[in-house]
Parts: sequence; structure tokens; C-alpha cells
Amino acid sequence: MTPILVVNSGSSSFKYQLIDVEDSRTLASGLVERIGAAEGGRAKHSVHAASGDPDTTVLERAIADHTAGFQVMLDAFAAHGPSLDEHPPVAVGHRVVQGGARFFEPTVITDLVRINIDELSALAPLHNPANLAGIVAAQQAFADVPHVAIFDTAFHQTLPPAAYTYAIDAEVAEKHRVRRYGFHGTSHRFVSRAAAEFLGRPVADLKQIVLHLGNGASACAVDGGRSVETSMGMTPLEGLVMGTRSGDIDPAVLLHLSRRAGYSIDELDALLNSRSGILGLSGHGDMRDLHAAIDAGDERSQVAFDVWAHRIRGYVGAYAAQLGRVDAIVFTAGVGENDDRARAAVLGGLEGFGVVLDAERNAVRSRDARRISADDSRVEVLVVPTNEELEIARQAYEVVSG
Ligand SMILES: Nc1ncnc2c1ncn2[C@@H]1O[C@H](COP(=O)(O)OP(=O)(O)O)[C@@H](O)[C@H]1O
Ligand SMILES: CC(=O)OP(=O)(O)O
Ligand SMILES: [Mg+2]
Repeated sequence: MTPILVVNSGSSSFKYQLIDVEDSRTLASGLVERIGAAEGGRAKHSVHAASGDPDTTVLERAIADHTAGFQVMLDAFAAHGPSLDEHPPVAVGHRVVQGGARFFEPTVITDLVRINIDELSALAPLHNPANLAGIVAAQQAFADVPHVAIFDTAFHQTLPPAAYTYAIDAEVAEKHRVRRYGFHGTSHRFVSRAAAEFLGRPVADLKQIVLHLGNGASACAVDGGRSVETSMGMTPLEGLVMGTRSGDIDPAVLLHLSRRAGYSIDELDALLNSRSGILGLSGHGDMRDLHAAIDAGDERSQVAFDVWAHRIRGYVGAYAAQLGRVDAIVFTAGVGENDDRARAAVLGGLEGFGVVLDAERNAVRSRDARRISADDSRVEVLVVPTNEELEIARQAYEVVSG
């Protein structure tokens, strides 16, 4: 057995998995939520047997910070297994969202790497500080094994200049390193390969549009297994409408709010990153709550949903044109994997472009990869669950096993 611990830290939560990379099996998984909140702190720990449903325990108590959260995780392993003494992780893999122009490969985390991740926080303000807090806590808890950072931006290093360049004064862009990086790369990479496997075709032969629709959301055009265009930019704010983020907006809106309404830079940042998206439009940041509000007749929620779906359709059309041909459109992440209404809203009415959904297949709930297009659809439409943690474990193992 070769266990790797994977840590995916968010601002107020972290997800973890203990994975045996010898057979890609998850031994345990968990989620520590509402870190730093006075109330509602919660940890969920699941022990996975070789077959059948995992055995899940929930603990509710206030969790002060990421260090305390790590202790909660360690206690859960000690109390419910598997024993980390008997199966000590050979490495810890960390999701790091922004690697900028510095990190293109999985990287062993040294003091200098930590400083660099910290410096890149300005280009992923919701994510890198949280990733770093997770790294610091994990390095305290597991001091004797290598820690490896896997960057969301790495998969998008293949973007051509036409896709990553913003059309602003080239000298300004160069001086301040203003360019598009793209995110969710670990997921887009994993899902595009899993989709090819599902179709029984080499990834090198396929032109795919991957739609990662979670709390954060992005689209990626994948040509022959390489990312050639993606919707997030210099930061994870550009592109699709998200849970709390605006996605694309005329930059002059910021100038207007600053000049006319006196908004400060920090206020604009908070507005676009935390109080926009479907939350800003409707008051509901979670897609399940948005559907419930729509069903109860709330018009603002219907508008929010329509804006959300309209933006994605536009990207699907744009990426079809960039790719020249589309073999598969692939849905993944929380909304993409679970929400048939959302999928139907995104791709309904595209029959003229050879995209035909099968309503019955679309309504099936499953944890497995599946086809949701009709037999006569020229474009395959798939749902493929992402597994960022497994991809991170594999890449971390590759680094430490030399
Ligand atoms: N059954 C479901 N139906 C609709 N949306 C869902 C469902 N399950 C999860 N979601 C959505 O998925 C989102 C979380 O997706 P996830 O990929 O886990 O996001 P993140 O990694 O950004 O936290 C939630 O905010 C929720 O809106
Ligand atoms: C990059 C990003 O937006 O990640 P998440 O979806 O986890 O927020
Ligand atoms: Mg995510």
C-alpha cells in the first residue's frame, strides 16, 4: 500500500482524501467546514471499504483555524481509521490554485515555494491564502514527509498567445505580468482524459468542451488532450457566472462605480468576488436553493438562473468555433454532475448544431461517467465526475517516487 494524503483547502473549509496510489483507491475522505465560525463547525469523515457505501461519521464543534481543523482530521483518523500509524502517508499533495508564471509542474514545497505561493495571493485572493493555511497546518502535522503543490494553472500552460493575451498596452502587461492563466486545470485534465476513456478513444483524437460547474465555474476547450482556451483569466473571476463571482463584465463598470459612487478597490473586489454571481442576483449562492426559490415563484431567481445558463451557452458556441469541430461536451463538478435542469438549460435547443440531449438519460442520477446525449446526437454529451484529489495524489506520487 502507498497512501498519499491530499488536501484541498478553501477559505473556510478543507476537503481531504487518503488515497492508495497503487490501485487509485480512496481509503478515507472528509470535509472540515465553517473553520473560524463561532457556530456550525462540522467535520465529516468517511472510511471507504473496497466495496459498498463508505462509513461516515459527523462531528459538530467550533473549529478555530486550519491547525485546529487538521487536529480534528487526525482525531477522526485515530478514532475511526484507517490508522495513519499503520499506513503513514508517503507524501501530502496540496491543491494550489494560482501558480502564475512561476510554477508549471508539481512542486515540492520548500520555504521559498511557500513565499512564492503567498506572493501570488493577489492573483487568487479567495484561494491562495486558504491553500497556504492548509499547507502550514499540514506541514506541522506531517513534518517528516514531502509536501507537493499541484497548481490549477499548470494544465493551461499550453494556451496559445492568442488565447492568453489581454489586448492592453503590451508594455504595461509585460511589466505587471498581466495575462490569462486559467484555473481548475487539475479537474479539466482529469475529466478530459476520463471522458476519452469512457468513449474508448485516444484523448489525442478528441476535441472536447469541458464545463466545470461548481461553486467556482469554468469552461475549457481541450484539443487532443491539451488546453487551448479557458474562461478564467488572470484570476478565477473572469468568465462564467458563479456562485458568488460575476464572471465577465465590462471593465468600465468598475470605473463607473469608482468615479460615480466612490467605491474603493477593496469594495469593488468584494462586490465582484463575493457578492455577485447567482448570490448577488438572487440572494441564493447554492444552485439547489436557487431552484427551490424558482419553484416558489421568485422572479429574481429565475433571472439569475437564466443569466447563468446564457453565459455558458455563449462559451460553448465560442469554443466550438475555436476548436472547429466538437466531439464531446462534458459536464463536471457539483452542478455539472448533479443538476439535470441546469444541464438542459445550458444545452437545450442546440439540435441545429448536432447537440441532442436525451431527457431520460439526463435525468439519471449516478456517481459514474455516463452519456446523456441521444443516439442521433452528432456531439457526445457526457457527465464525468471530477476527482481532483485522485489527480493530485497521482501527480504528487510521480514527484516523490522520482
Ligand atoms: N444535487 C445538486 N443539484 C444542484 N446543484 C448541486 C447539487 N449538489 C451540489 N450542487 C452545487 O454544487 C456546488 C458545489 O460544487 P463543488 O464542485 O463542490 O464546488 P466547490 O469545489 O467550488 O466548492 C454547490 O454550491 C451547489 O450549488
Ligand atoms: C479556481 C476556483 O474557482 O476554484 P473553486 O471552484 O474551488 O472555487
Ligand atoms: Mg471545486
